[in-house]
Amino acid sequence: MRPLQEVIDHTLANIPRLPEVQTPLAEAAGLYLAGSTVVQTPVPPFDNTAVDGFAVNTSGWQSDLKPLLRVTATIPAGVDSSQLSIGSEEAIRIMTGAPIPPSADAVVMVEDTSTEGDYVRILKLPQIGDNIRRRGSDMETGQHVFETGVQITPAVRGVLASLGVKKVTTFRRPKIGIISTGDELSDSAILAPGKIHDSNRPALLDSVTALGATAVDLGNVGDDPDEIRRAFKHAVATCDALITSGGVSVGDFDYTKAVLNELSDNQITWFQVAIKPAKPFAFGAISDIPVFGLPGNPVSALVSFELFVRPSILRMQGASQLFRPTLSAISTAAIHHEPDGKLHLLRATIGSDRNGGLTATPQNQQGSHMLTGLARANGLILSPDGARIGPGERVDVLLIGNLGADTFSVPAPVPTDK
Ligand SMILES: Nc1nc2c(c(=O)[nH]1)N[C@H]1C(S)=C(S)[C@@H](COP(=O)(O)OP(=O)(O)OC[C@H]3O[C@@H](n4cnc5c(N)ncnc54)[C@H](O)[C@@H]3O)O[C@H]1N2
Ligand code: MOO
Repeated sequence: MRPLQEVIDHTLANIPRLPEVQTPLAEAAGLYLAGSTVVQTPVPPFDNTAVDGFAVNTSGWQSDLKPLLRVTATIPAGVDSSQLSIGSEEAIRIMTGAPIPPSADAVVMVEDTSTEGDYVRILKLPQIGDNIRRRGSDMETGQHVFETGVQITPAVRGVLASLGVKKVTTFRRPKIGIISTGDELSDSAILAPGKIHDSNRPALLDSVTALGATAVDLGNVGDDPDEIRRAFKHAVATCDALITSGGVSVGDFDYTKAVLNELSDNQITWFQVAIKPAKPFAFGAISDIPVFGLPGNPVSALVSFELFVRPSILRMQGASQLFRPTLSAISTAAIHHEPDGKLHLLRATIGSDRNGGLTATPQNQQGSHMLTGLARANGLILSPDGARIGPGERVDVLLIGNLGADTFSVPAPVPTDK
């Protein structure tokens, strides 16, 4: 058996990044930037007001008086105010986001004024610059905002849109083909005796989609070498990588192995990884297209995806961060397993305790055919070989899902003595 780290390293060392392409921003969701984003025009593009209120020119005001100013104009958002001027006894009504006229040096919010006919009384004297959002205060010309490997999340896309970017240089979105193998698999609603529903393919398709790659459903193939050969050849001719599940162990009808060896000129490595689940794993390339042979057991297939395929697809996409975080948590239960030379990855629920620490509660269903245990888990406890861990002891966990909460708790305000 090979250590987990060694197999991850071997796999990633053989994954090339896909080429750079120009992508319309509207089609770039989930892709990764190639090259840094340099600001061409400042954001905000002009000084503007953060509040609805009155633009004023405080030069010459006396600090002990509440000035009464004549209102000379109104500036809505979206207009050019560069030709307007304000004397120190004047005010201009202005709406949030509207450009500040040149001679204004502060904006007083409506709530701090009272209107008296064509005049406005300033009830609270502003400091110079109050409520003015300066040109370039978010992003200045020449600034590097994002570097290579940053994913285009909704907020990143928002930033790029605010810079007026219409096209971005990204790494190409990979097409990942997914094939299930095994005569027992069925796609029909009613199962014939001995058949089971295919769960790996749907779960793997969604796992790929969640990474921002394009998942290509290449169906099930039976335990027939010709059928397998045809399906694999088609996959490597049309996709950037192939994921198979099943047939990587030692069964009598595991033709997957024979066909992968043949098509790859024996360039596939058949790993026995020192982990449980997901011990068998095959990796190599056919015609330079990476091929991942995942084990058939449903939990094993998804854990294997998590450990080996996920970082590989992220690398193909040019992501700078390939891995999930490993965190320290307090186990809520005893964890005992006999020495077998393997790191055990226990499906667990990771939560937070009242002190802000993390807890890890192992699921009851730990069999590699028990997908419910994984479906309910958001973490994998990395339990060392032969572990004897008591409740309340620390464990390392790989966070594979979200940390959720039923309620949102707002911190109490800090008491002030007045
Ligand atoms: N003699 C040995 N037998 C097994 C060993 C071993 O070391 N020696 N390893 C076991 C482990 S661990 C795993 S994991 C599995 C891996 O087997 P394969 O990758 O060859 O997969 P299959 O035999 O085709 O299937 C295993 C299991 O999973 C079910 N399966 C397969 N594909 C799907 C699918 N798409 N959807 C749902 N379920 C699927 C299949 O019906 C089997 O029950 O080998 C052990 N055996
Ligand atoms: O390693 Mo298998 O992947 O335990 O079920």
